[in-house]
Amino acid sequence: MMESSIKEIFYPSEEEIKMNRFPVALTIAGTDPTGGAGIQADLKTFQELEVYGMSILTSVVAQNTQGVSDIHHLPLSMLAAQLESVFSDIQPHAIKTGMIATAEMMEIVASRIKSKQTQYIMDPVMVATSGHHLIDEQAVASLKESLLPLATVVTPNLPEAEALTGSPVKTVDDMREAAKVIVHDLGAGSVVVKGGHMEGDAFDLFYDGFSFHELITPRINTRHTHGTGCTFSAAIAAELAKGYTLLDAVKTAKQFIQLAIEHTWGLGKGNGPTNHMAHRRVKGAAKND
Ligand SMILES: Nc1ncnc2c1ncn2[C@@H]1O[C@H](COP(=O)(O)OP(=O)(O)O)[C@@H](O)[C@H]1O
Ligand SMILES: Cc1ncc(COP(=O)(O)OP(=O)(O)O)c(N)n1
Repeated sequence: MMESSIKEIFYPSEEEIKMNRFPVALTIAGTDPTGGAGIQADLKTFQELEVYGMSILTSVVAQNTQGVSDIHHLPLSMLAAQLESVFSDIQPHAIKTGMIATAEMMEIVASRIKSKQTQYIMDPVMVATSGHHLIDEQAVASLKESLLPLATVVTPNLPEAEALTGSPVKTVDDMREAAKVIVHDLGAGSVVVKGGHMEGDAFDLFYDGFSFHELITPRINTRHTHGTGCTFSAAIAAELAKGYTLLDAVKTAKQFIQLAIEHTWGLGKGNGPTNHMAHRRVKGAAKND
């Protein structure tokens, strides 16, 4: 009795093993030693959504809930070696990128992603909420040219949408225009323009080149939103790795981040992390009612 319930929770089904389809996702990103953003947030999110997580480190970032104090980029040879280690062994069903600091690093990552038949979720990380630049300002051009056209979906916040399109993105109409430019002119497969930085409801806009879908949740009045963008895009990657459609993946990610923000613990002295466990706990409890 006990054995079968443990098996149900921790192991892929016989069918999944037979099909070699236990979902695997890879994040390529920088670190957050306090665990709210970056690679740590991505891996927690994968695990919470029952996806096997792998990670490739780009930069070590000394940061906490109050800001960034130092950044060390890994040597390019080390980035290439990690990519080789992963791709020569385990093929992910979805790849997510976060902080990739320089044009040279982007070229290396792009050349590996290009040859993979896999879903690619690009979070175009540029500046942390604290205002600290996480990528070279010159690298934005490379982000647009080398990585963005490879993306199944790209998830800019408003300032990132402005940097990508070169136009102000302040209103819902601006978000629609930016979404069209990102898909039709810059070449992304689809986009979610995130409205976390606007007033009012938390309004995100999904566009796949054909139709728009609005994702709207009540804004939670909290300063504890560190790593929301990383967590949201990691949740999309996890759901795509499981084989869900893009729109379903985005809807689940929106639910995941809403619950994670709603149930924060207020950790740290600044903008605290979100609660990556909340979705499993709330949804699990609802299932058992
Ligand atoms: N206070 C909030 N209440 C509810 N949802 C929020 C809040 N802040 C951000 N979000 C949501 O979190 C996700 C990340 O958004 P955003 O903060 O714009 O990205 P980033 O962290 O990249 O700056 C989006 O789905 C957004 O709507
Ligand atoms: C290593 C690293 N990557 C990305 C971010 C930015 O995270 P984001 O989810 O956009 O949230 P904020 O930190 O801006 O709240 C980061 N801080 N560190």
